[in-house]
Amino acid sequence: TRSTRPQRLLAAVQKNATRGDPRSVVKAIDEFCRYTEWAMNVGDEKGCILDSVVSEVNPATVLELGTYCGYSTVRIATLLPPDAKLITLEFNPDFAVIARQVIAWAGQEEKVHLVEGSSGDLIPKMKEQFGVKSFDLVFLDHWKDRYLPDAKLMEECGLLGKGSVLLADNVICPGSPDYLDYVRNSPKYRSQYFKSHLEYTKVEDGLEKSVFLG
Ligand SMILES: CCCNc1ncnc2c1ncn2[C@@H]1O[C@H](/C=C/CNC(=O)c2cc(-c3ccc(F)cc3)cc(O)c2O)[C@@H](O)[C@H]1O
Ligand SMILES: [Mg+2]
Repeated sequence: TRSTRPQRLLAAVQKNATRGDPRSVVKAIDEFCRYTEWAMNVGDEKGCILDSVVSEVNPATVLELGTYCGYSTVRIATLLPPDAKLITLEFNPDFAVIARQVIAWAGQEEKVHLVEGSSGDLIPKMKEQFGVKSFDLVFLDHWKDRYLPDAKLMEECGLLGKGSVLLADNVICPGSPDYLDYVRNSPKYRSQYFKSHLEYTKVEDGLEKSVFLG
């Protein structure tokens, strides 16, 4: 039967990227998605904004919601110090299988803990099961209608501390209006919009960076 898009993306990585070289993995995915087959990775333009926020926060613990093929997982992991931890949640087992191989090809397995399951089930288990006190950085890139409930769930579970940063992809396209309204108007956050474009296109999109004020 016909291969899936994530399988074709992984094949492009294994064909065009150097094993153990994360930048070549990122480049191979971006070239595949720009010239062969679009896929919903944060991409190169928004990826540079992601990189700058990761570097600025210099997080010890990161949570990513929605691994997909592991593109942003690799971008983030590459910027983390060796003792930092990146937990990424993915509930589609077929995507998780691909992401594990992309992360391995990039040589980032040590820093990445890919957990299969839904954020709604796993977020409440972060403290007890993964020994997480709080997340320094959360990258939201899963179903757009889950950004708000999951942000509130992380607050309720005490997973956000003073200064914790939420960085959300796609706040314009496809958009997450209820989340945007919440973080921009809640006294608990200081929010900032980084204007960019939908990955590999000229369509407007952007990232919203929201600092939890405690
Ligand atoms: C109820 C489940 C919520 N909790 C969840 N927990 C764990 N993983 C979850 C997840 N939701 C979704 N996922 C996973 O995240 C990924 C989903 C991402 C959704 N992203 C998008 O829809 C998206 C869509 C676009 C897009 C933009 C324009 C367009 F024309 C078409 C698509 C661009 C993007 O950058 C996107 O991120 C998948 O791997 C999915 O299996
Ligand atoms: Mg996205």
